[in-house]
Amino acid sequence: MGVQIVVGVAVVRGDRVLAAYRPGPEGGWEFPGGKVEPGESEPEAAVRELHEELGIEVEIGTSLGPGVDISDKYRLHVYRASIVAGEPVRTEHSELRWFTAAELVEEDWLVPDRPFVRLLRNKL
Ligand SMILES: Nc1nc2c([nH]c(=O)n2[C@H]2C[C@H](O)[C@@H](COP(=O)(O)OP(=O)(O)OP(=O)(O)O)O2)c(=O)[nH]1
Repeated sequence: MGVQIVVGVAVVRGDRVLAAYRPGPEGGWEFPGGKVEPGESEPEAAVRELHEELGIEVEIGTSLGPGVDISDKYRLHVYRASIVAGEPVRTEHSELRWFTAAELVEEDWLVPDRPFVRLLRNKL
């Protein structure tokens, strides 16, 4: 069995990106999203997860560079996206926040997310 992909979504609106805080001891800022299920493409999983987690409809854009290993089992892929309908509603996360590029602090994010955050800091 291969590695399973976790898809994270960088929802961009104007000059800001949406961040979600994963609660708990292993917590930190992350991109909303989740595991790709069998038979799903990554963009399909991304659309489904954002609907489930935030109640929004998104259009998935380009991939933010190569994947990053989370563990032996999981690898993180991040896509840009924009909101087509709805306003994010917090359900599973402890906080939602829209950050400008200048406000992004890599160390506050889950470790696998940091290279993506660095990319967004340079070009949101
Ligand atoms: N959603 C998300 N998960 C991330 C990111 N960075 C990162 O290391 N992860 C890790 C945390 C979790 O161990 C794993 C994703 O699991 P998840 O619990 O969100 O996936 P899921 O919604 O499909 O949940 P489940 O039903 O399998 O429990 O990936 C990120 O930016 N977004």
